Amino acid sequence: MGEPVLAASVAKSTTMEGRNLILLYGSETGNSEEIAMELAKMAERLHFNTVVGEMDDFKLTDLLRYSLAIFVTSTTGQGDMPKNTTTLWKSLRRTKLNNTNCLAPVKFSIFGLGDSSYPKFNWAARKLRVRLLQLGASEFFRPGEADERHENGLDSIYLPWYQELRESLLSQFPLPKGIEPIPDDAPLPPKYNIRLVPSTGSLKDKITNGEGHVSQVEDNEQLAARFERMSTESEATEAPGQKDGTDVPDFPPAKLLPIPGSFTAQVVCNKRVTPEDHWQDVRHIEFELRSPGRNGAMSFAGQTLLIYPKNYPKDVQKLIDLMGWSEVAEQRIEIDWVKGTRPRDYHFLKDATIRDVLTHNFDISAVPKRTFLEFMAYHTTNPLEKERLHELTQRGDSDEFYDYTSRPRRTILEVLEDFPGVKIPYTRLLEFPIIRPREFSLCNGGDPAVNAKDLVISNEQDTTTTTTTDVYKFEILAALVHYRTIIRKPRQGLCSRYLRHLPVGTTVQIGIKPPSSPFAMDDPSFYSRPLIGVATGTGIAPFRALLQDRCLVQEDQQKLGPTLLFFGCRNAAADFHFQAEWGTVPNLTVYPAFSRDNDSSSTEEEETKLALQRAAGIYDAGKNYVQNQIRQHAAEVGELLRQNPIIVVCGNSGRMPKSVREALEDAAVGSGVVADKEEAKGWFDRKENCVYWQETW
Ligand SMILES: Cc1cc2nc3c(=O)[nH]c(=O)nc-3n(C[C@H](O)[C@H](O)[C@H](O)COP(=O)(O)O)c2cc1C
Repeated sequence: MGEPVLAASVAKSTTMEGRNLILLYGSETGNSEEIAMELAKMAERLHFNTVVGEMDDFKLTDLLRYSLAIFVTSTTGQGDMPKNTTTLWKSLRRTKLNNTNCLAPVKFSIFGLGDSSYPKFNWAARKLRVRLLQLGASEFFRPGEADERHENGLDSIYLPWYQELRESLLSQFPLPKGIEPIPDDAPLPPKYNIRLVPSTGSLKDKITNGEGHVSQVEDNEQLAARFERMSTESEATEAPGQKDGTDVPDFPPAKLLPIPGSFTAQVVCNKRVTPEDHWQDVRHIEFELRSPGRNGAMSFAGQTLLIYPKNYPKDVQKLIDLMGWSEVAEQRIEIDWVKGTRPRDYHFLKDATIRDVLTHNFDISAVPKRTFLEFMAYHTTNPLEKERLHELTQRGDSDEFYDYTSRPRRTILEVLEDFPGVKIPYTRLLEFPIIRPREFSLCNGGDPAVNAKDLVISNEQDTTTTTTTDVYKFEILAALVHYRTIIRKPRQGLCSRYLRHLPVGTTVQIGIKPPSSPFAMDDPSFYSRPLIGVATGTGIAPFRALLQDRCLVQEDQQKLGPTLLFFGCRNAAADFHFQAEWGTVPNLTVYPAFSRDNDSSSTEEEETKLALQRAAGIYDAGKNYVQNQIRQHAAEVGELLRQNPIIVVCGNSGRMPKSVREALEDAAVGSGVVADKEEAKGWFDRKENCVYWQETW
């Protein structure tokens, strides 16, 4: 049961002397990693002996051992390199390497992932490329720069780049006569081996969540009708208030994953802060961490909290039924990894069963990537399904793929239900994406340690003693994602659902990521210099943390630098987060922008004018957005701009960061800080003028 009986025969690449390629990625949330993995598979099909790993898995000298190197890196922070590139990047930058041409034998190409709403678009890839060239390496293929802002996201640039790269590899490094590329419809062998090990009686833990879905193989007519429906389904829209009763209340088991560097904490508050009838469920969630010492657990503005969501037992059961894994589900497994292929963020529970890894490790409610659909095609014997999956994964025509997957936000589990003939063997479990931690900006700052007296009964002397334990509090403000599509059920993000039901008192494993903020908190001017905050929605979180940092450390709070906050939300009554706190912060002026609390006093003539402006592309004409507030208060903004302020822009990415930047430039011109718009453009990037910190998602 569960053996790879339906798998197409596996194709092995031919080992060829000197035909080898190293793929190095720098990734924060997994996008670059996925692209690197896909490129590695493509190279394997062209019979390259391929190695893929995080940049920090390799040393500089490793680069010299491969005929080709491909770098894939995202940009994080304010134009920074991802964390898992730090060591290699540091060694590449050593000044003693200057003018040595030490990388002359290296032939490379680089693909960057970024978001053009950030001022330093794709800077990590650009910096890396310049340095590699400086050290003598040469490019065998043109660089690519993907932008999340494009209509089809990263794929808009990535897919054509991928195709061209493949063609270029084949023409620059032709295959010997008689050897053909491995066709796309033949699966490659896995880089790991999954073995069942005898069970240690964990059957009593078996989760027998009754209503398991039993898959039924449909006849071809039903299948054809199902495929027809797929193409008529529309995009996901964010749904109004969550009242549909579709939630599964069977909360995932609280087993704690052995995540290096993480902390065990308790949920002490999980409170909805928006009214029940508001379109969005925003949660203020607090975690408490008890530790007899700091252990690095400090909260600072700009730090992010990592939450590891889990799958619900009912969904796990559904997958087990669909795949036909019920006889092996409670069996323990062991994985033998081929060196260097263990995926990031894969934290394996000791004695884990298949059900355990499905619950804690694999994201079965992720929207599937193209490679997953391609992989599914290998594991169905139904020719109609195979054909449909091939149609969906054509790289030339991505619209069908997006219409079926990302636009309606269809999950892997739903896709597998749509193709009941697909039976993935448990030995290929690792083709499912790994559950990545979700990042939330901390909304509290300062030193979160509260000394707590714990009562400890000492057994030896049978006396009662009291010890002191530090208690650290970490708070987040989480907007839960909830979509409604015309596909049968409303859906929500894996983490959103997990957080929605996360009971107070639950013990969880959390991670804490160092701040990405560009200012040093041990610099005394941090507290006294002016601060301009621009935040929308839950983007207020890092700003509140920053204010708490400043208030807590500055003994004489009257010396706190003047602070302006432009805060954008929908309604004064619904999502003006932390409003009650602002009155207690000295030297703070708040200008809220309520986009939906309409002023209905405008005349018909004014409305027509605004409609025309919007039709001409001025999307925010007449709207009460933060950028409009900045322009209205240009004189006050200008006054702070003259005093070397910290500027913080937080909230949704998209149009907001760019519109805010333009409004700040206009305010600089309007208040006479700079002569004209031209001068304003580069002004905000210079440290001698201000510190500019953007944290958008
Ligand atoms: C906190 C944060 C900071 C970012 N900073 C930048 C930036 O300065 N420049 C840029 O082009 N993209 C920036 N991005 C966008 C990422 O590069 C982009 O989302 C990418 O797809 C992430 O890939 P990864 O999952 O491999 O890290 C930022 C994203 C986040 C979440």
